[in-house]
Amino acid sequence: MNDQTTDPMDAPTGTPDPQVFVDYLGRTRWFGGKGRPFAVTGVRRVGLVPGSVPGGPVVLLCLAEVTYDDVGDEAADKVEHYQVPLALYPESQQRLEHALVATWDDPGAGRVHGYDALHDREAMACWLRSFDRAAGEPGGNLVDEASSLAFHRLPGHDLDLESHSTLFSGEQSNSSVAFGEDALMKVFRKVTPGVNPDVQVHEVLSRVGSPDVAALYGWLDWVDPEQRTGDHHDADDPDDTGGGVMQLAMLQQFLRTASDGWDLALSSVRDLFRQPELHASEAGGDFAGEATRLGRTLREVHLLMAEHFPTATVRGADLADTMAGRLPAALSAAPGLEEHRESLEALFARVRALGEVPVTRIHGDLHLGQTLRTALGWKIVDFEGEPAKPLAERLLPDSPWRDVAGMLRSFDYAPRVVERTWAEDDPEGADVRARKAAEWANRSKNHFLYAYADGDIGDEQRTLLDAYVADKAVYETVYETRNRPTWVDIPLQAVAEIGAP
Ligand SMILES: Nc1ncnc2c1ncn2[C@@H]1O[C@H](COP(=O)(O)OP(=O)(O)O)[C@@H](O)[C@H]1O
Ligand SMILES: O=P(O)(O)O[C@H]1O[C@H](CO)[C@@H](O[C@H]2O[C@H](CO)[C@@H](O)[C@H](O)[C@H]2O)[C@H](O)[C@H]1O
Repeated sequence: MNDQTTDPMDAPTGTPDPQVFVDYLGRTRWFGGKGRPFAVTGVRRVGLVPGSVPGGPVVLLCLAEVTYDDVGDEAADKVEHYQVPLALYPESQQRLEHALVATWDDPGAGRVHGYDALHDREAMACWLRSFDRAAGEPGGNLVDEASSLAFHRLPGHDLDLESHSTLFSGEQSNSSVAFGEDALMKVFRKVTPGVNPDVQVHEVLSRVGSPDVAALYGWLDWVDPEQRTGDHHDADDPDDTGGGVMQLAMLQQFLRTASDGWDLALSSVRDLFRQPELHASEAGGDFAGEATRLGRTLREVHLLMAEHFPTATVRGADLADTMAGRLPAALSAAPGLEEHRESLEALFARVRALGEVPVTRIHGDLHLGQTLRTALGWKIVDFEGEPAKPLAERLLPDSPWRDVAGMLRSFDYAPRVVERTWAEDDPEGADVRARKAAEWANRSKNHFLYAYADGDIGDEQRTLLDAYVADKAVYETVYETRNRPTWVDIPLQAVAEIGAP
């Protein structure tokens, strides 16, 4: 074993055997196809990341093509592409053994050892150097002709090139790496051609100086030579989804003082459960102030998105059809919904009468886990939308009430999730805690909503909001059935309460 690369490597020209990715994908947190029968049917070579230094790794970007066996030949979700950047060394690297993807004999470089580059500081330093160099190029764009990789930078921040990278370890669908306390790079794992909504929204909000998101520092594009249309991608045009452009990563401000909104909510509920004799407004666990600030933050974000993205209207009837149209698939995935079918259909039918409903770009998958409380206020993260939806659908305008509904559902989840573990130690106090849980949830929801709406909301908006809450609870019932079956009662109870006074 040798952790030193003594000789510089010749440029590799090959890719590892697709078969090695089957095992590797199955071991990662971010692979979305776990539990489904799949094959890796190809490995696309994107190219080498510029910025390698003598003695360091060569960084090769690969796309693993995953084909699922559980859908018909025509199904749009039969094939997915996952980005796997590899740090290549001529010798084995003991410190990276846990991240070994493959060793192979490369036609250009001889024997190579390929590690998942996100785990390797030396490899991450290559990306950071490339982002840094982009700032000095015209328009902040560094285009590497050999690989068709394009690093883009927004002006206003000098990167700390001395910082070391640390890979985040949470349950993520992508991989995030912090560079010291300076910057955070998110490497998108499941990639599709077109603009990534997270990059797009962060770019627009950062350019107008929004205090409600982490500032975007840059992003990485790849112009797929096989798909290139000759059109020029205009990064300033939110409608331009880019001919053949695939967005691979984004670099943004690291929020040094951030605490996760979901974790804060859980602690707040625990404080209240510890002092059940107090009202939620008196207990250390009062979340109303935070909920108010969060409501104002979301309002600000929505106003900016409505100002800087296209707006339109959709007919209430079309919206009702969409919501009702999702029901049959949900009912078959989660049969527990069946007894609530009528009340759901009755609620969606009320949306039909609403006339024209304003729509614009929204977050699309908002819950407390997508919020961070910093010393300077709340920030909203991860504008990718629901990962299970096709990209084109995630870019479509929708009603801001969908995001509000997502947050209301989260305020409902938090006390119920705490109760699940609390009850194991103290089954006796369940009734009191149920009352406290409802108090906490209602108080948080009311304060959030009042701040968001800047006052009370009208009857039509209430109907729309109720429908979005129900639509989300139906989605969650399916999500929990598939992912956390023991939690399914949480959203099912919300569905059962539809139409209750
Ligand atoms: N700018 C930031 N600074 C610090 N932490 C962040 C920042 N943005 C996101 N995070 C945290 O990083 C993790 C992953 O972020 P997220 O955008 O939700 O990734 P994913 O798309 O993989 O779900 C979350 O725990 C989130 O709270
Ligand atoms: O963050 P993701 O985009 O992966 O969202 C999915 O997973 C969420 C769970 O982490 C899920 O959120 C649901 O559970 C949360 C508590 O864990 C709760 O706060 C949310 O209100 C509830 O919807 C989300 O629905 C799903 O799309």
